[in-house]
Amino acid sequence: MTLQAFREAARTVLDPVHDDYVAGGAGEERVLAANERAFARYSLLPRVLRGAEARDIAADLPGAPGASPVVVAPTAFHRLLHPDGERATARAAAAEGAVLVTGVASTTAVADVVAAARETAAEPAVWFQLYPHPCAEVTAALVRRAEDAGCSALVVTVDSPVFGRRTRDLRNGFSDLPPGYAAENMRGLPGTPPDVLTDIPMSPAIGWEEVTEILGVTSLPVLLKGVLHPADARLAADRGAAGLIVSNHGGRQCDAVPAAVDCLPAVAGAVAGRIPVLLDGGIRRGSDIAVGLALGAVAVGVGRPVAWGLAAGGESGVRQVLATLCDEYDHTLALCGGRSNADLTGDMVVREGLPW
Ligand SMILES: Cc1cc2nc3c(=O)[nH]c(=O)nc-3n(C[C@H](O)[C@H](O)[C@H](O)COP(=O)(O)O)c2cc1C
Ligand SMILES: O=C(O)C(=O)c1ccccc1
Repeated sequence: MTLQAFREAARTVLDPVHDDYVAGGAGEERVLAANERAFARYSLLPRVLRGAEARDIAADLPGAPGASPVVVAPTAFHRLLHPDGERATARAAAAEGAVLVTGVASTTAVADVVAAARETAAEPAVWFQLYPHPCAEVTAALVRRAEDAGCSALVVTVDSPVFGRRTRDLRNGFSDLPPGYAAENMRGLPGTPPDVLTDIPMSPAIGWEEVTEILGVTSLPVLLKGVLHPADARLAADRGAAGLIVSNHGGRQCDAVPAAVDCLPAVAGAVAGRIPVLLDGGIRRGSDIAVGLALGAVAVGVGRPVAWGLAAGGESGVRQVLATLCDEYDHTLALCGGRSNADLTGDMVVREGLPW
């Protein structure tokens, strides 16, 4: 079974409008396509005869030592995809030892998400993703909510000063959660009316001060998600970020940026090991993970495949997606003569049209 099977299965069960919401990207979906296509331009150059019998693919991540190298990227509104929603995703991620990045756009409150994760693992790692709110008091209240729930890191998404123009959603008129669903983590925040729980404010005014403010109200590690430029990567490390996620939001924000994996080497080079770098966007098979790790990522995030697994099979579907990716990656690692993630080095990746 490959992840493509889950994509097809999701299509058969989802409302076509919701299917489009998950699958779609911004503009002409150039970046959406580029993310996946980019991996086809990279090849792995294995080392041989290195004794790869006992392998360990665990990754040490902020607030998540010994985690799976596959992280569940934050995706909104899981209850639209399956009645068990984020609880199912949380149980599956915990069972597979994967970090779950839940967030402000969850249709289940963060405390309930963490409680569900604890049903299948003693110490699950759940990170909380947020957009810096125009009002610092609201951001601080959200951060406190995540801390109280037991999250072990924060992820601040910095690629969304404004919401992307998603062509399929505009065509379908999909802009709001249907009645009966809410972004539960917004409930009761200062200044948030109880009947407007679908509106997650983003602010084009945010800058590094907002990141510094968040660092000042929490002792949790703070990762920045959506960094593509190496200069921003250096700034992030200088300002105290605990990690970076190289991401173009799965092609859902600016439709003119490079494929995420193509931005990874420069970002990893810019931070030079000072802070861990993760990659998301277009990861669909184990060899994509191997390429990402060889190019300098410590782990990769997956968004849509998890959503499709959830839609197709609830908790078990998500478990199968995560397990399939890890099995394929472990197999690739063996074929490359590696015993651990660190055995995959930059010299073992060849990019089409370029010398090593
Ligand atoms: C349906 C959907 C909802 C998303 N919601 C969020 C979100 O609330 N916050 C965020 O930072 N990223 C969000 N993302 C982006 C993902 O975290 C991730 O960057 C992206 O999905 C990775 O690409 P992939 O889907 O090819 O794996 C969303 C992506 C999708 C597909
Ligand atoms: O759909 C998205 O990609 C996304 O990031 C988001 C953010 C806030 C609310 C809903 C979706």
